[in-house]
Amino acid sequence: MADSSLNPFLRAQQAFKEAVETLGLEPAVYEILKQPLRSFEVAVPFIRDDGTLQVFNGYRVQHNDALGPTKGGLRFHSSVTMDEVKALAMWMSVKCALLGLPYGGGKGGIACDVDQLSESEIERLSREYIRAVSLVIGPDKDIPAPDVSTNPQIMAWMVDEYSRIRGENTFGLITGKPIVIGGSAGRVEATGRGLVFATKQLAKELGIDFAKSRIAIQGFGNVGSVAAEISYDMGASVVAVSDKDGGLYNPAGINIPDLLEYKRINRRLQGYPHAEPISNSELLELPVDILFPAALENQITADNAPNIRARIVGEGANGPTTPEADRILFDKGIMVIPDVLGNSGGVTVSYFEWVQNQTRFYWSEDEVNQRLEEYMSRAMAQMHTMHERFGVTLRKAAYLVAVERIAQAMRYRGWLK
Ligand SMILES: NC(=O)c1ccc[n+]([C@@H]2O[C@H](COP(=O)([O-])OP(=O)(O)OC[C@H]3O[C@@H](n4cnc5c(N)ncnc54)[C@H](O)[C@@H]3O)[C@@H](O)[C@H]2O)c1
Repeated sequence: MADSSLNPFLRAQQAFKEAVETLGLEPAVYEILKQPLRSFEVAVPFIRDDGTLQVFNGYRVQHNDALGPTKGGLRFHSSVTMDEVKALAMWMSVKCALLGLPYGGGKGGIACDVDQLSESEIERLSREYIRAVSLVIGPDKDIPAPDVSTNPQIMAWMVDEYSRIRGENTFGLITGKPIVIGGSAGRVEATGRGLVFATKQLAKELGIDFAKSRIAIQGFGNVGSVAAEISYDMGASVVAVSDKDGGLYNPAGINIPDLLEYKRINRRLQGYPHAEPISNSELLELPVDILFPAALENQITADNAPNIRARIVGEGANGPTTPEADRILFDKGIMVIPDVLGNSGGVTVSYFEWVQNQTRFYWSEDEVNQRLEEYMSRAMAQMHTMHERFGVTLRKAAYLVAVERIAQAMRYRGWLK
């Protein structure tokens, strides 16, 4: 028998099964959710720079579209498999439903090593992928976005190819585009910003004043540095930050704009004069109110979870807490904002991008941020209510909110009888 702890698809199935059972829903809900409605495997032939033809395997999976068209990123990576894409599409269904977005979950990718391809090869491959899946994607069917090793330039080539096929500009096909061709203000910062908004809401529910809280952040990239800057702007004291080479600690709080300027000039955090060096493992165990793991998976484990002193762990990274550590933190009364909510600011602003494309009316960054806060706070509050109702972790509560919403849509649509 397959080991369900190793296969991401089997793990996703198990999470849906538990949610359906906890909510006491009809078994038909699980029967529909346990596999994607549609899974496409396509051959993507393209011409290499030396004139030879190469064919890669491409995938697009549409898990469930009861709530609306499917949505999810495209990754270019040699490890992409159908099972991985299916699991990621199921995970997107949870994220979209939890956030109250009018979308189901989708995901796609190409099994390839981008480091072996020139820029013009990546462009031809991206265009050929769109040709291969053009019949099954679209602004009202399935809307891709960037993921691992894909970026706004690739989204631009893809939307251009689709627009050529359709004979009309179809910016709503894909999100994460450059701003000049329909991208949204605030998209780049959305994940870090959303993490802070969700955490602020939970802090409020726990009686913690976010503006007076002490925060440690692991990872100072797109997610971590934005979360640091916004937390600082809100008055919180960011006492420690780190990157892959180590961390910085100042119990009196680090001046984040000053540190960002130091990093811009020196291209590293190390050597910053107004904080002490600290290791990544020490950072995780500091006496703080809030800890943001925003770097890698499996950072909080059964080994260090007993020593975590934060009251809230806000997952910016994907999977930073192992299942054993999750249980330890739950028993200690530490609230973990799961990655499905913690890093969902990106897909939420992707939704705003699509709305702006469909209405041809573009919002200011302030409008984007204000709406992002509304969506993140609402989802956080709903998840917290589920956590209290069923006495489960916030991670399980996230699945409960999402599955209840998808089941309701399927019931109204007559899929369950
Ligand atoms: N960027 C997004 O919109 C987004 C969306 C969803 C999820 N995520 C997840 O958030 C995490 C961070 O993404 P990002 O976009 O900020 O990446 P990034 O590459 O911009 O930054 C990663 C940061 O982590 C640091 N890091 C790497 N190894 C480390 C280690 N061993 N210890 C401590 N720090 C280490 C790097 O030095 C860097 O500062 C990833 O798990 C990613 O999957 C990001």
